[in-house]
Amino acid sequence: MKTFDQLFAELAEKARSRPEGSGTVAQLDAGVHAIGKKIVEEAAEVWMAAEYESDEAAAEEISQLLYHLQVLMLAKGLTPADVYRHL
Ligand SMILES: N=c1c2ncn([C@@H]3O[C@H](COP(=O)(O)OP(=O)(O)OP(=O)(O)O)[C@@H](O)[C@H]3O)c2ncn1[C@@H]1O[C@H](COP(=O)(O)O)[C@@H](O)[C@H]1O
Repeated sequence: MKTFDQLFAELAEKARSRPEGSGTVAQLDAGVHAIGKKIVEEAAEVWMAAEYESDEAAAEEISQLLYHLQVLMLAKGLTPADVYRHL
């Protein structure tokens, strides 16, 4: 289990070191357009899980959406602090 900030630190390190086999590196190489499409797809899965599936399934889909949002943040050079100041 990890927090939002812990996952972001892990992904930032992946982006820096570019380990072989990292899905995050592949997503970053695919670019903002592809990451954006993935976010829309994951958001729809969150909606469907919340409406028609279990709380556990909804939580899992939400975690995947958060992951893809973080990948987009990295692709854009945004940090959690950039986001938190709008909350
Ligand atoms: N938390 C996640 C995470 N959540 C979602 N995903 C990705 O998002 C996809 C969502 O899957 P779907 O259920 O939508 O299935 P899918 O549409 O068939 O997925 P793809 O075809 O896009 O692979 C997963 O296949 C993963 O590729 C994640 N990928 C990685 N992480 C974590 O990120 C860290 C770094 O991962 P790597 O960069 O792969 O080393 C690790 O701690 C991972 O646990």
